[in-house]
Amino acid sequence: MDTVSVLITAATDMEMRAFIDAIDAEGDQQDTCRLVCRLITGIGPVETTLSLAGILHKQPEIDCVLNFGIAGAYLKNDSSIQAGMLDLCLAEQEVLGDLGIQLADKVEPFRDDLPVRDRFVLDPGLLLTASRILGDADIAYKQGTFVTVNCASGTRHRGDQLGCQFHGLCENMEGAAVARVCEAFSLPCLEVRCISNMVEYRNRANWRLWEACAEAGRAAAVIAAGLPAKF
Ligand SMILES: O=C(O)c1cccc(C(=O)CC[C@H]2O[C@@H](n3cnc4c(=O)[nH]cnc43)[C@H](O)[C@@H]2O)c1
Repeated sequence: MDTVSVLITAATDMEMRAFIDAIDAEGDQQDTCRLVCRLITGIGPVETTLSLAGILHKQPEIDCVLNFGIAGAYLKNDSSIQAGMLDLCLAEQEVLGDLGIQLADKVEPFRDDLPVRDRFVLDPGLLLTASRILGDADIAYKQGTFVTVNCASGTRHRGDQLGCQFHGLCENMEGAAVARVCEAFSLPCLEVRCISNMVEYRNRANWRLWEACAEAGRAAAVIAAGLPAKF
């Protein structure tokens, strides 16, 4: 029988705990065609790159990576799709939103003769498979561009700026790093996040961290359990 070996990644223990709880709640639905291992990457692109590259180097049997977690939704994004609190979102692409030169109202890319990789398309086949799995489970989701930042946006001004510049649905701090490392290892990668906060003037009282972790963990568990051996 064909087997698929899935690496589940999340930035924090809180997010990973929600995945484990969701798997436990669903009972043991694992079959012999699916092997799941887990990695807590740490917060931010640098820790994520280091930890993910390390495990993929040591475990060449991994076939794909499912990255999940929480995210902040842009209130203004110049696209037709708007994510709201606790919405589930799938990434079509990831951009490195603060790699460049910060001007008053935009992040200016470097000159053409200083090329940088700042945009990564996630695996379309895996994205379609995940969409079907969520659809079959009656779990609603949105999909679009995710923006990865080193420095989380703590003002509405910066959020509007990044959302509009990149037509971004939401921002996070690890996704582009996961996508870049997977590309280097020629592995398909999927990213699913649940909105824990709107990107506005920082106010922790408005955040719904625990519920967002629970929803993201549940979606990751449903997708992991539904992945076929070939996609
Ligand atoms: O204490 C704060 O003000 C604060 C501001 C932004 C983010 C945090 C976090 O603890 C979350 C970092 C963690 O969660 C993801 N995440 C969730 N919301 C956002 C966001 O609005 N901007 C960037 N990242 C976000 C991120 O992937 C990190 O893993 C605390």
